[in-house]
Amino acid sequence: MITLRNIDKYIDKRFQRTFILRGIDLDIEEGEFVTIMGPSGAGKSTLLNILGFLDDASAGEYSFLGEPVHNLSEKKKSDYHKSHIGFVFQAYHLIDELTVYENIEMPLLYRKVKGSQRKAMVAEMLDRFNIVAKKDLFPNQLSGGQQQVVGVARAIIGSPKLLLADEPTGNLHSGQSEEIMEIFKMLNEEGVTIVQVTHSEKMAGYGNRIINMKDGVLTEEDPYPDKEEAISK
Ligand SMILES: Nc1ncnc2c1ncn2[C@@H]1O[C@H](COP(=O)(O)OP(=O)(O)OP(=O)(O)O)[C@@H](O)[C@H]1O
Repeated sequence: MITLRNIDKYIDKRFQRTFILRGIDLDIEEGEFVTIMGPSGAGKSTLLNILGFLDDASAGEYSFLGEPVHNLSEKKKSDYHKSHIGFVFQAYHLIDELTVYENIEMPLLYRKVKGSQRKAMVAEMLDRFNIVAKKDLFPNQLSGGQQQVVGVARAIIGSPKLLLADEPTGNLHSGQSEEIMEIFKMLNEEGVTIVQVTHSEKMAGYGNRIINMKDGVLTEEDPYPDKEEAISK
């Protein structure tokens, strides 16, 4: 699904080039649940943003579903993002002025899905995540965990092939975190490919592959030694 070859990301300032990512080679198959781990400043969010077409690499090759993305126009990249990617943020990024219903509906408006179909799709999400009773509330009337459930519902309403999540449980307490990870697990079992960034080994244990990063390079990979053990920790 994803192939990265020799990806660099750098910032040029005056006569100095600062590398954020350097020589990243990575392959991700459809159906994987990958976790990226590493210390603060390692470049994890930058890598995730490149995978999700929210940022461009400075050099190297990125193919997504067999298509060389590094050659695509901005418009085509934005279309790719909208039709194939769901993105979940640590700080939820819900729109404060919109209700739960309207937040979840938002990606469908961008995609120009018809009214009656939108209604049915949002109703299905509300039902699926047990938040029907919350549909007319605003984000600030929800707990953090509930806001993130809405964030996930919004990310997947368009049936993305790839779900990217940047520390999705970073602001949540453990019960809420586990609820979000159970949702991810269920989505992955339904075939959604997931790449998440987390600092938590326990959350990493829900996935099936760990990629470690440090100072902008991939350092090592652990197929997680014992997933069940990590979850029960
Ligand atoms: N636009 C930018 N200009 C300059 N430096 C940047 C820019 N974006 C990111 N960086 C730097 O690149 C490095 C990697 O940032 P990134 O946010 O990808 O790290 P991270 O691994 O996700 O960290 P954290 O775990 O703290 O979120 C950091 O040192 C950051 O300061």
